[in-house]
Amino acid sequence: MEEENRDEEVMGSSLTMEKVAAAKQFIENHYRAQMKNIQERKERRWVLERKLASSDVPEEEQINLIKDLERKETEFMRLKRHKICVDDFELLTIIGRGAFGEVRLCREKKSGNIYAMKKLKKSEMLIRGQVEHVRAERNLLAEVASHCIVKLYYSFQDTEYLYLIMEYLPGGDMMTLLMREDTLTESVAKFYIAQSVLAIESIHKHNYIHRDIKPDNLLLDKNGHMKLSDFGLCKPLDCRTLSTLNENETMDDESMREPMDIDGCFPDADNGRNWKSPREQLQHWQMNRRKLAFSTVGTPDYIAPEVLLKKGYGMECDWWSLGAIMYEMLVGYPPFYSDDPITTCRKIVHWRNHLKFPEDTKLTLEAKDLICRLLCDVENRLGTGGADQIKAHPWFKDIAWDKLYEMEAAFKPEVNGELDTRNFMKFDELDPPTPARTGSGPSRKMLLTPKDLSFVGYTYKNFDAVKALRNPSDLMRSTSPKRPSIDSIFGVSKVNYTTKGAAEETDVQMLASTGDAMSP
Ligand SMILES: Nc1ncnc2c1ncn2[C@@H]1O[C@H](COP(=O)(O)OP(=O)(O)OP(=O)(O)O)[C@@H](O)[C@H]1O
Repeated sequence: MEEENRDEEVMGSSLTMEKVAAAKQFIENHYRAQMKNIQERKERRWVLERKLASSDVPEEEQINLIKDLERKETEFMRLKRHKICVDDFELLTIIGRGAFGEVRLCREKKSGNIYAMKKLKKSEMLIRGQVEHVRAERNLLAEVASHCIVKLYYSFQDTEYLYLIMEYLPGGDMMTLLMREDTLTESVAKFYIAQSVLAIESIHKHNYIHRDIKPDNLLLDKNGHMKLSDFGLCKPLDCRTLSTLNENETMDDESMREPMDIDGCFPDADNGRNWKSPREQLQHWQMNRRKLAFSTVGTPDYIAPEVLLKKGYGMECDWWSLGAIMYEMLVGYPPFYSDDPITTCRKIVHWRNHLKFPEDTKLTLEAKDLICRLLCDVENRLGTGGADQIKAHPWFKDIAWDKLYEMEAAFKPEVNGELDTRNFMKFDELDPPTPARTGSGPSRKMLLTPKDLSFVGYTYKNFDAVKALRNPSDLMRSTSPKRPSIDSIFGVSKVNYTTKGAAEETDVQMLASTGDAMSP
């Protein structure tokens, strides 16, 4: 009994210590961010004044433009002070469901802007040890401002869920496109693979590794251009099972070695006893694909061997995934597909014995070569020395890399209005749309629990979300019809409101929201 009391005391005091540490961190970050805000605001004004001074804009207009800037700054401050919560959004159609939650279309009540809301259950994230991954996703989205990466507007949390408010990409995902098309021609595949190269390059430049690049995470905007999403929520397969399988692999490999050379058939989960022709393999893959996508383990088909083996891996693993996607685009199913995910993993780990091209698939030598240069050992893998190695591959010889996002897309999705969800599967509502759990009401006054502490630092607001601003360059557009815009003076936006800056500032915001929860 005494011992139990002592244990409770110890637990209580460590919780108090955690709370004290969080409060200290909150105060420090708050003041640091305030200083930074003031400095950045000054810098923006200084940049604008300098540009105007060296332009021929009449003095009166200059004064008005500076006033415009100050007005936007005030709006931004207001947005930052507002504690955003799920109540600020009208919840519309569900467009995706993953292992940790769902994605749905939503409308911001105040601005009418349409976004995609990804909602993740905190308890699931904790149980599956995904807290760090979800933080990585939020950080990456906030930090990397690139047209190849889905844009994050806000992230926030309530007692049960984490929320990401992202731009809505109405063209659907690559998984759906591939299921509809079976295979793509080389020129269509080249367009998407080239855009993926740019997207992967842009995250690598910020020192992030995706590790889970797959067609489900390649989304299409209304023009058919591709963007990468879903960062950090990787779902590694249980590798304990895999290591048991490794012990028997010599024997298994022997039985799996010869198949393709015979008549273009593939062995399956039972290691050779169940043969499938490429056509059957395709049908089988399509039947299982959605089930795999929505399962909690996900599909391992695109994961690099070094990731599966937990050997230690680097950015090269994303180039492997790209190779597997390219194979699927051109052949119809991924290179190591099998009925059972563990067999797929084994095939990936022993890729040398299992990477085959069906005889009836007519691929150019360049395409085959690129796939083989991506699906190989890390030491020989193209991209290990940077994305330029891949860009220089002969398969891409006719690609104008710097024009890729300006050219017409390979497919233009059918999209009718901003609420159109025709390019997504239909999902049933499992629970009625959740009522708000923060923003107001008693739950906001709850004591901080260890669960909340795990997610301190999640809240984020992007400057682009400032009311009525859909495009960052709008900042530089005049609100008066008669007044010239800064854009029209300089051609492009010159005032620098980096998303990165906003992300750092709003780290304080997320602490502030936890701070509220901490107050008695
Ligand atoms: N910004 C977006 N715009 C449009 N659709 C989206 C957006 N984000 C996600 N989706 C849709 O929702 C699906 C699931 O999204 P996502 O992969 O991010 O969720 P998840 O819960 O992390 O899933 P996973 O199990 O793959 O980790 C995507 O495949 C896509 O169809």
